[in-house]
Amino acid sequence: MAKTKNQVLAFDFGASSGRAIIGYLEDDKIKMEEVYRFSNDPVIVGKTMYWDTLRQYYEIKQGMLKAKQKGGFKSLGIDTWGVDFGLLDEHGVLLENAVHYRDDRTIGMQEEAFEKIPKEEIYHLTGNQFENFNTVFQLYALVKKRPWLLERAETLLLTPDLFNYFLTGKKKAEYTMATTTQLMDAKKKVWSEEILSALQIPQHILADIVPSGTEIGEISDDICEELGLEKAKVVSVASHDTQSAVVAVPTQKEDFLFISCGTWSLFGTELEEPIINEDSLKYNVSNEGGYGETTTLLKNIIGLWLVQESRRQWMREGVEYGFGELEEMAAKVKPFESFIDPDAPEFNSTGNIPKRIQQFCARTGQKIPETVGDVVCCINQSLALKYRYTLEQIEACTKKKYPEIHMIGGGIQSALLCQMTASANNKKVIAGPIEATALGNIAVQLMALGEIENLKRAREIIRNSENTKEYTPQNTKQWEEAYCKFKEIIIHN
Ligand SMILES: C[C@H](O)[C@H](O)[C@@H](O)C(=O)CO
Repeated sequence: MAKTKNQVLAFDFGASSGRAIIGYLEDDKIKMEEVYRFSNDPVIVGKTMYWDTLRQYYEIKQGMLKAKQKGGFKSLGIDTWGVDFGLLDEHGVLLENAVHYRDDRTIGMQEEAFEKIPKEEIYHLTGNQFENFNTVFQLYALVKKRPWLLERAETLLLTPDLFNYFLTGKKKAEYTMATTTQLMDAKKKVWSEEILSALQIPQHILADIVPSGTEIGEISDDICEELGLEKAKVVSVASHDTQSAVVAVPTQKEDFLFISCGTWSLFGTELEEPIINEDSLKYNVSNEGGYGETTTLLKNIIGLWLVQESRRQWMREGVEYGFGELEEMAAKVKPFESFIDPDAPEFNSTGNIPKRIQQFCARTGQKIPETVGDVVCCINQSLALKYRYTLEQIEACTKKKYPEIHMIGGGIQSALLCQMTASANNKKVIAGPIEATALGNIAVQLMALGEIENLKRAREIIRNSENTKEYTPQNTKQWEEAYCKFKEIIIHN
């Protein structure tokens, strides 16, 4: 097969870093090359935690320049974490930097919102899990605390849509990203007037929703001139990073389980229609939109944020550990000594996570993890067991059993976590690809350019393109005992 020249450029923004990756199709494989990597650091001003929005846009321009040096690109696509947004005034000017989803402004907002519209009604309309950081509660915090900002706002654009606007001048809301807001009617696939009016959130600021894979426009003449670029398309990929990763699950099966493993762990399955019922509400399971208007039934689990933030704490204390080093130290200690609920509220915000883990263990009458290895082992085994806990909830909602788990994303570089996940869930784990999100971003662009027919074909090509590693369950009897202890802690915490 002739070498195609349809090179595309993917920007994948994670909560702690971002990458620019060029990709193209060759001999039935997607070939990728990372051309630029940059950190993505929140900035605290006063009591507010902001994203450095203009810096993030600067990094996009740097990435485009790097890609130009590598032969240029026919189109680009941007994916980011969910829920966060920028507000534009009537002149299309950004009113302020986007606020970070870990900012405290949403604390207590759920309870206040439920006085205006019942929790059950919000869930039955959106099918989204309840999390403080959901866009609906960020906006309700503005309604309550900074109404003047909303009055000045003409348009709200979620993070990838904001950058697409900066590049093309077009204001659109990509479907998968819109479904992270808890403002969208999951069945009608439109903004929910019921929720918006109940919470006095102005509907006019929300942009029109477009399907993933939509060509938003072309990079503006000004930017092409500024950077010396050829014209290129801007494609609204499955711009919620989790959904780009799900595109890249290397399976041909209809029913499959995945864990997208990074700062967050997103554990779920792909469906044709949302599951919104008493069970899914009870378990606070989320229905998020996927590529091709599929539904991804998933739960957020605080993932390797616990290791990332602990590592930052140890750096503040003067010792910089590599992730590989932390893994080795954790693998050397005696397992099953202590467990945490990774999603306990005290682990959500930045700060001294190792100390909070020790306090959690003390409070629950467990052995206190003393060493760095103890802490990282406690985190990994607790994550693996929280995956098990979540698996049972997903299976209860779908009424299906799954023989294996696909683990994808940067977090699978932790062989310890992958092995513990296989053993704790007593299921085979198929780990890979690592760069699932970027691969999914590139695959959607190649589908938009007509290079790949559909999602099924994209997954087949991705399976040909990337190696996976399998982990089989070990010591399952010990893990069963550990799971009983873990459930006790969760239930009584
Ligand atoms: C807030 C999280 O970013 C979001 O829920 C999650 O889905 C995500 O986007 C992880 O990157």
